[in-house]
Amino acid sequence: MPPPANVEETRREAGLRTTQPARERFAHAWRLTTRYYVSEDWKAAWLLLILYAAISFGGVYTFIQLNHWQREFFDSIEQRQSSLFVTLIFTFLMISALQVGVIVANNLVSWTLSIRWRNWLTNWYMDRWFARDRFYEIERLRMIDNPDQRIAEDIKNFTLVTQGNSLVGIAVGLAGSLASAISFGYILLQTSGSLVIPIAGYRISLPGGDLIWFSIFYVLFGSVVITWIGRPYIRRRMREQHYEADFRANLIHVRRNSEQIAFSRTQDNERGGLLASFANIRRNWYRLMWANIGLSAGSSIYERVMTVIPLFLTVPKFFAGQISFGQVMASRDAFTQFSSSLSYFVQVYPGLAEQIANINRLKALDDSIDSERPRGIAFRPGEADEGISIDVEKLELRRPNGEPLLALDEWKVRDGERWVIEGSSGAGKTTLLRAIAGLWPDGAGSVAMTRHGVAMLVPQRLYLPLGSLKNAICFPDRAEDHDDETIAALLEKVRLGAHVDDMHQVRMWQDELSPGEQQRVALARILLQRPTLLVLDEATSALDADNAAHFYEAVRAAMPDATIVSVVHNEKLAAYHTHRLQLHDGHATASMIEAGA
Ligand SMILES: Nc1ncnc2c1ncn2[C@@H]1O[C@H](COP(=O)(O)OP(=O)(O)OP(=O)(O)O)[C@@H](O)[C@H]1O
Repeated sequence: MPPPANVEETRREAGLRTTQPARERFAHAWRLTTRYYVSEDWKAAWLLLILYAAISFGGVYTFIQLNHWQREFFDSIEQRQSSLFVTLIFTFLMISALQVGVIVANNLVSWTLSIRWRNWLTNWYMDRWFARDRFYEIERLRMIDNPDQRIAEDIKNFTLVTQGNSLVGIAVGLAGSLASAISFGYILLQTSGSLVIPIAGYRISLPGGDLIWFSIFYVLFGSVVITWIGRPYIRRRMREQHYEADFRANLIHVRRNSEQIAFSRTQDNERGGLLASFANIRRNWYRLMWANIGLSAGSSIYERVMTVIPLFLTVPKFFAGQISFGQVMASRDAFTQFSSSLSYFVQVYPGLAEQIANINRLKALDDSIDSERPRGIAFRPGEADEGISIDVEKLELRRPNGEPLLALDEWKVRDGERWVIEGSSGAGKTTLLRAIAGLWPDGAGSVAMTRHGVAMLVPQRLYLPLGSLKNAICFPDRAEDHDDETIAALLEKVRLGAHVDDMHQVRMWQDELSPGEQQRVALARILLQRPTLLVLDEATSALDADNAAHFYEAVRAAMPDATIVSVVHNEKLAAYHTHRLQLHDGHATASMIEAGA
């Protein structure tokens, strides 16, 4: 996998560096989050979101009920009120049933919201990725790595609405925690006295209950400590995501090139490379493990201590006969709930950090999709003068970094002419064809194309869509647009008659057919579509001399009036053309081929 052109981008997406102003990133995160809620699916979005929030508040309500129940239950036991026992057990079962209902409803709503949101956002990204050939431009300029993974994985993580996960889940959780903190703070007020702090001979009395103040101090202290302990964990998690993505991309690269690797017997090298990539994951894993142990130990100590602090504060009051046993238990529960609600930030801190890394990667994808590179070469389809198929004027082809590649002052391809483009490797032949197809914007000048007929570009390596062989031949039409007899006759004509019976079989034809056979599939496609302008980029490079000649003869016989521009390295094939464009040293020379075959 070639590294992305933009190294800063790699560092940013790994969460290692923030290269963009915080305001811009916040604005992006806000737009990304809210976009779905103002989309055409807004009614369902808001309904599900409101339900989700309501269910979260319902959850808080059940915990408050449980707290009341605890108080009554332990008081009734202390006072040996056996008559209340069955009723209180029944009440407990009712509250538990309510809690189960809340969990079920929460799952139902959050899962539905997640997939609807993901579905909408995936469509939105897909539309933009395919628009204006951005998917091609991103690869051409290697703007970012793994856009596929961003569209699949990062959007999935971003839209997964669960507590402590997506920004929406975190926000709803925050609202629930505030409600919970207020409710349990109120319960605590009922059991605790005011906090008196002796300072320099004065006794400062803080209103609102000692339990509340202890909880606030404890949470503040705990949050600072846990955040500090958690920093290495967050860093490691971000790196983990990046290393995993690299490893996966490297595996795909080996899979795609398996044949060459097997031929050249470089398995050991490849294995070494992959293991080196995996070693990053392994090394990071150990660091992550230690960071996780530190964080888990810190959080566990924090939570355990949280449950005993209220006992130290309330049990003396119980011994002094100021409060009941039920109040001790209820205030202990309330203290824990209150402190946990206040500790919300500590709980969601790792999830929040992962979301930030996620959003950074989506921002890089957005930036690459939205970036508008000034188009140097004007592409004017359908604007060539009558009788002219391709009209190139003052063309200067440049590489993406601005280096000049080829200058072509004037080149007119008239209807019916057959041009061969020749030049050494790297001279810019394919780039010139890309400019003709409107896919190369770097440079200056203009390319106007014919307003009539159908144009077709055949590259050296043909794209065969997934599906049947018939499907591959009919592309870009649908298989059902053409009858089987026509396709069978074409297969015979291009010397692939052996596959007539397989034409409906869905197989990995791209892997199965040899490069030469694939080029014959291209010929079948040409003969089926009969374009008036045919652009061939080394379309016979994998064929033997006899089959290559058959290719050009078949095209000429079927479409004698077609305009053809082809790149070939074989001088014998030049004989099938009427004109020659010779590229040399960054310049082009046009000439006639006298003995046009
Ligand atoms: N996407 C790209 N980014 C950067 N450089 C590129 C890109 N595409 C092509 N080039 C460069 O432009 C030059 C011309 O490439 P091109 O593919 O047009 O050559 P060619 O004449 O078709 O070569 P060949 O006969 O080997 O196929 C090469 O040096 C190549 O590295």
